Amino acid sequence: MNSRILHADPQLPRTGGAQQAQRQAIDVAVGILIRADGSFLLTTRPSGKAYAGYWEFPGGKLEAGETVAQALARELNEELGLTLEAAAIRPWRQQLVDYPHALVRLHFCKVHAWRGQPQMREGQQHAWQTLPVQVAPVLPGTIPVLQWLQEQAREKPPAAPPAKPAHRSSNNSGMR
Ligand SMILES: Nc1nc2c([nH]c(=O)n2[C@H]2C[C@H](O)[C@@H](COP(=O)(O)OP(=O)(O)OP(=O)(O)O)O2)c(=O)[nH]1
Repeated sequence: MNSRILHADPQLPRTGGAQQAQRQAIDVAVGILIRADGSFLLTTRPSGKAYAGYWEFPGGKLEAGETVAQALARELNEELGLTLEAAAIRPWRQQLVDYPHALVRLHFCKVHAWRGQPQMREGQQHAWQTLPVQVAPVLPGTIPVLQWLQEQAREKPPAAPPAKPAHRSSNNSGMR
């Protein structure tokens, strides 16, 4: 868990005034959907929401009584029409972000398997991206994730393609 708070747009007033430094964090479940080729899904925030048009990973706030995995499965179904199994949701990292509109605790989860094709049910844009991402602007609370993914890629480069099979003489073919 990253215990440091990220202060987004610190020059802007916080909702409710300065005493809101004590405000309660809102838990948010966020999915990093990763395809077999390593690309991951980013979507834009719908109009009418804070930071509309900024790119983020899909997800949303936990409802009362929900776990992070339950909230993520619900949000990705509502927003994108995808079906996620709990076993495919891998909690990864957390980040606390102090936005002008809210204090949020982001629960980032990696997801490598789902059913369905993403449908943008809230009029969002979407893009499958690799690093460095080609979309902008990226939501402040999402930028650290791109850095973490970059660090991981440096530590653990993608596996090399399999070596070409050694030449076999024809009289070996079919033998086990
Ligand atoms: N989904 C998502 N939210 C993020 C990311 N990074 C980040 O700072 N956030 C913040 C933005 C918002 O303050 C909060 C998500 O709240 P939201 O309002 O979009 O959630 P929601 O879909 O449940 O919205 P609603 O019920 O208010 O309509 O988390 C990210 O990568 N994905």
